[in-house]
Amino acid sequence: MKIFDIEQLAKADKVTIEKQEISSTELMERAATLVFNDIHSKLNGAQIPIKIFCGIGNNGGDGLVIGRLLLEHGYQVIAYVVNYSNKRSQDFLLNYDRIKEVSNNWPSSIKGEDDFPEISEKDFIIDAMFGIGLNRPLEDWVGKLVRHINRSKAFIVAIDMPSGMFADKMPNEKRPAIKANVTITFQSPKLIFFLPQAAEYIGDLQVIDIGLDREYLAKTAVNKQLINKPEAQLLYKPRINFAHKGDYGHALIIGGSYGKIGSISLTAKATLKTGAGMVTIFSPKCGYQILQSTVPEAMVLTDENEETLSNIEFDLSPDVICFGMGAGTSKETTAAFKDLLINTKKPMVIDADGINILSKEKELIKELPENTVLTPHPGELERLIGKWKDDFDKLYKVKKFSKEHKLIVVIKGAHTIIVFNDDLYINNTGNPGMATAGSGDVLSGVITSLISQKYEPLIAAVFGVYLHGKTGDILAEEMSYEGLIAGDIADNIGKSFLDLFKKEMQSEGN
Ligand SMILES: NC(=O)C1=CN([C@@H]2O[C@H](COP(=O)(O)OP(=O)(O)OC[C@H]3O[C@@H](n4cnc5c(N)ncnc54)[C@H](OP(=O)(O)O)[C@@H]3O)[C@@H](O)[C@H]2O)[C@@H](O)CC1
Ligand SMILES: Nc1ncnc2c1ncn2[C@@H]1O[C@H](COP(=O)(O)OP(=O)(O)O)[C@@H](O)[C@H]1O
Ligand SMILES: [K+]
Repeated sequence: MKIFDIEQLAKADKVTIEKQEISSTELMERAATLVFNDIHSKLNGAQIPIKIFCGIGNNGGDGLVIGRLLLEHGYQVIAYVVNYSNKRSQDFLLNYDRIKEVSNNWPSSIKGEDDFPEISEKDFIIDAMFGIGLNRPLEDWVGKLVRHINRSKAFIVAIDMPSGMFADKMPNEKRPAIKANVTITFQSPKLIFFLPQAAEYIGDLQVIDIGLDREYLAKTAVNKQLINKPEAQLLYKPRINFAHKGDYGHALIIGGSYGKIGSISLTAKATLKTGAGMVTIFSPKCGYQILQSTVPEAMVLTDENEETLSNIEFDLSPDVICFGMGAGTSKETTAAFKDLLINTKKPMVIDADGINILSKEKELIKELPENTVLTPHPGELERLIGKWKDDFDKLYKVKKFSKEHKLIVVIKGAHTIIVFNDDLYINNTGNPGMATAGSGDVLSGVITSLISQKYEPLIAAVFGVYLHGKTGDILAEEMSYEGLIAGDIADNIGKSFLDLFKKEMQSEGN
């Protein structure tokens, strides 16, 4: 799914109005009716107090339409108009008149702190103060209203965007925004919804297709994509009936140290389970027996050193090398990694201590082959690129790093983001059950395996992150978030392949 900028969305509204020959009022009615339907289906007529906070632009107009429809269906609604400016939009004014036709209670006006209503935690709040039109800081009293609503602990549904949130700046103490339980957004999610620092403001995200012009949406180029099943299906390469193991490549997994052999065992298992033709593991000597018994399908080569890697020599020609899991960052291991980089130009995936070594020895970064995939978690990323001011600054720095070094960076997290040059691929699978030791090691195996099977490294990263998260989602339903461990993900990657083309009973939500 494309992620559009707000300028592109505003343009899409305009184009839709022209091409579908509808008025902006009708488009608003369509969008707000879809939101109403959603809320109505969940509340199911429940007589809970609903308070709608409307701005004076089109987001406020949406709020008034939703309010009118709720009143018409017998709900208890109080609408407030937050008078933060004198410039009312036409569709706001029109819907202001319409809501008066169905209620004797005129929306009451909030002009300052004295007008703030009491909000109980049993209230149901609809936040329609600002949408994508917010373009400057909130006035002091409006910020106080936002905090007042947040403090109430009431259930909050934000329309299009949580009010106070800019599409390109993180909210914070000084820049307050509504902390919604649910955000119902129109047509396209906004990038900020997927960044960790915005999570507490967005709550559960719902994207509603309001029927904006298909042609405009299809033709408009974006550099941000949300990866769901439809996108992942397009990446899959079917297997050939007459294939032999050589067709699916030979992956070399290098890492491990005394006490951390489990990490490469997980990576190797995941590499095999994702479909690589052959896997060889290179580990310190102490890993030999463990690896031969935990992953008998893999071949094992060992370093002359017992406990850490010191000299990585092998007499084979792998299609891809994955380095770093559990390797440590000792002097000998760093020297061995350096030699490996200088002597091979195979496609590479670098994880964990591989990234930590690069962070300490920055000059090694230039030795990485083009399109190498790095898979840092936030701590590893910070060591690699330095601190960031906020998540937008993080993306800016990672894009710069990717362009400068021609590398693919997989920023792991709840929504893992794959960065290549200026392009972002945001993953929409995975769950908190995957916050468990070793699940990152499994991910490196999945990506390595796909590269071994001749997927382009960027595709391997995007598709691999999707499959890894999807496996976690399937397993969480079977065994709970708590019961899920990394080995389960490695063992069951096949389920995410099966799921790719399984017919859904209902279309997939977001
Ligand atoms: N277009 C369509 O057909 C559809 C649109 N839809 C809905 O419209 C929403 C966008 O509506 P919108 O453009 O009217 O902006 P909105 O977010 O309501 O803000 C209102 C105005 O406030 C102003 N302002 C900004 N910052 C401010 C501040 N700090 N303090 C005070 N004032 C401030 C600024 O005006 P300015 O004063 O800068 O001229 C701004 O325009 C969108 O999110 C969706 O919900 C849907 O119905 C689908 C169909
Ligand atoms: N809350 C979450 N939602 C989705 N995915 C998650 C979540 N928490 C962790 N993950 C995924 O699990 C993996 C954890 O990797 P990492 O932190 O490197 O773990 P480890 O070092 O223990 O292997 C990443 O792929 C990450 O995206
Ligand atoms: K809003």
